[in-house]
Amino acid sequence: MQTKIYDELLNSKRRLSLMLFLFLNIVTALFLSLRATSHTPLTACAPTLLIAIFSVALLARLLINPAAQIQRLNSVALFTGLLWAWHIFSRYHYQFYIADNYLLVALVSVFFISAIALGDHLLAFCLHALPTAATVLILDAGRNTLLMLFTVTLPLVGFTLHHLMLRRLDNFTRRLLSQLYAEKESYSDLSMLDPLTGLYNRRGLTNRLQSILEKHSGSHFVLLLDIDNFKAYNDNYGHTMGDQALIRVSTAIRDAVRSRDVVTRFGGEEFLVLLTNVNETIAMQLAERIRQYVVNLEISHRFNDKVSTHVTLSAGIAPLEGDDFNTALTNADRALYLAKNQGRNMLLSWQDLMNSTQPQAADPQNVFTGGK
Ligand SMILES: Nc1nc2c(ncn2[C@@H]2O[C@H](COP(=O)(O)OP(=O)(O)OP(=O)(O)O)[C@@H](O)[C@H]2O)c(=O)[nH]1
Repeated sequence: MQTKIYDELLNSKRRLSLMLFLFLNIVTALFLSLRATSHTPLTACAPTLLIAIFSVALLARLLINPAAQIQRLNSVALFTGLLWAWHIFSRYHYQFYIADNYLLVALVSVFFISAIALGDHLLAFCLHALPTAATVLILDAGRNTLLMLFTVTLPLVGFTLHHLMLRRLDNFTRRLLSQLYAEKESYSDLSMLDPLTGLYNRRGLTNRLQSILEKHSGSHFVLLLDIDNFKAYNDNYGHTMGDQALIRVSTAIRDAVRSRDVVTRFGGEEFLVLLTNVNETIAMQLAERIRQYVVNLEISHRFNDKVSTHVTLSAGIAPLEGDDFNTALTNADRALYLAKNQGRNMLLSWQDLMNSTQPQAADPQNVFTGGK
């Protein structure tokens, strides 16, 4: 999410507030227009009729076009607030027998509409209620100043505090959401990494492979690497030393290739490197560099002195044709198998094998004896 979804939620809440606000305006304005007596001239009815027509038009627009952007809540609040002030002012002279009550009731009615619909929107609340409050104070001409001020101030203070609390809650929710999403991202990153070596695991490989294949660009190679005689290493030096050797070999592999290459711990002591956007010559050079880096680590391993006195690895490499990863993997695995059979600590290319065994090329299985 982002906070985008949360913003959409707030927008839809704002939209509902506006619809409720318009509805309350329509009902109140129509009620007051119908109550107009025969003594009330048409000019005194004009504000409520305007409020009703304006609110009906805006509400209809919102209902017909749910996607309509509502940016003008404040302007709508101010406009209707001014019309209410005009209404109170023009009707005041026809309500002389209950003048004070009339002002109080008028004030409370407008505050009621603001409070119900604009409780979450302090500025719109003020823009709607203040013209009425000012008009009422002027018309009252100091007769009930204390009562009027109390009636104006109490809701204003109340809503300001309420608004500040909502703001804090809103900021807190935003922070919480961002934190949750950041944590989710880091968990999902972790689930793609091998905990011992920090390299990608199979899941990470699948993820990277997908995005690489989606780009449909460049040629890629699958390189499979397997540490030689690692069982003997564990048997001789213990599992903990075995783990340390795995970590050092992983680092050497990572150091030998480019940042764009995807290095994966594919199994226990087996690694897969996806060499991306690379030609065959460079791919072979990178693969050979890995083999050499591991030899250079000089991790003592006296299992078979004829091959090496250090930890080594064997490798098989094959091109990734189109998006057929499985075939590339099978071919790299066959080349690796042959590298092991031919004495270990070597790199074999599936393409070279195919070229050097042309007569049997129709049946790739003939290249090998046995299969892994
Ligand atoms: N220390 C350690 N050993 C591991 C880990 N994962 C796999 N291994 C060991 O790696 C060894 C792999 O042995 P094999 O599959 O027989 O292969 P190998 O002995 O390397 O022989 P070749 O591959 O034929 O050269 C096994 O003994 C596993 O226990 C690991 O995370 N830590």
